[in-house]
Amino acid sequence: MSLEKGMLIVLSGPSGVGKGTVRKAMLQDSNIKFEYSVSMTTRNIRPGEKDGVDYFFSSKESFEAEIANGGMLEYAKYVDNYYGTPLRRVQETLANGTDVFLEIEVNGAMQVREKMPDGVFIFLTPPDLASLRSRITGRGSEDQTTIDKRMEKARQEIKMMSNYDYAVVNDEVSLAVKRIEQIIKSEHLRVPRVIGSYYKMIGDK
Ligand SMILES: Nc1nc2c(ncn2[C@@H]2O[C@H](COP(=O)(O)OP(=O)(O)O)[C@@H](O)[C@H]2O)c(=O)[nH]1
Ligand SMILES: Nc1ncnc2c1ncn2[C@@H]1O[C@H](COP(=O)(O)OP(=O)(O)O)[C@@H](O)[C@H]1O
Repeated sequence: MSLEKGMLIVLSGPSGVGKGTVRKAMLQDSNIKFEYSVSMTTRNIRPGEKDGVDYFFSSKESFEAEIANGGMLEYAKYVDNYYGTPLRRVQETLANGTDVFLEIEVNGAMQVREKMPDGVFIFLTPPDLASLRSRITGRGSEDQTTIDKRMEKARQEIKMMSNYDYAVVNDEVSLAVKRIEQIIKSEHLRVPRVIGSYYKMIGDK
């Protein structure tokens, strides 16, 4: 493992918890530098979204062809649509020494953990389920049936929190941003996990 390599940061959390909001706020903060990995999806484009910026919007056929070609680091089906991380860009950016930020759901995150265990895995959680529902409803991008499906999915996802290195509460956006920035900074300073037994000795003293 080259020391110059960038760090992989994976952020998951239920739909509507504020992942996109927090990530965009972090990108505007000049103290922290990373590249956001633009995912590919088969879901419909929402008003205000841009192809190639928010997602690469694709047909089911092209998405499945990309999977077959080995072009995906991970992918998952989420509420009737495919979502996945194009592999090549992630590899190139990390090799250049830039941190890469993935914003993906839990099944995909666990696939990444298998392949890239040195990544930092963060789960963004709402303070409670009522705030989650009101954030999804307030965004106004989904109908009632989809909101109900996403709330059910959220309950399952929250159970997966313990598989992450960190859980960050998004009560206030500015606080969640600070917490994640703190994690990234301390992970950059961390003793490499490859010398595991030595690392444990320090913790035990
Ligand atoms: N596994 C995986 N999940 C993704 C990817 N991109 C986005 N997602 C997740 O798919 C879920 C639905 O995303 P989206 O339809 O944009 O809804 P939103 O997160 O509520 O705005 C969210 O949990 C995203 O984090 C990806 O490349 N891979
Ligand atoms: N800490 C917060 N407090 C209140 N509302 C929030 C907070 N974080 C995000 N939101 C709002 O919740 C909605 C969903 O946020 P979004 O970033 O789209 O979530 P996600 O990307 O996780 O699906 C948006 O309308 C956003 O403005």
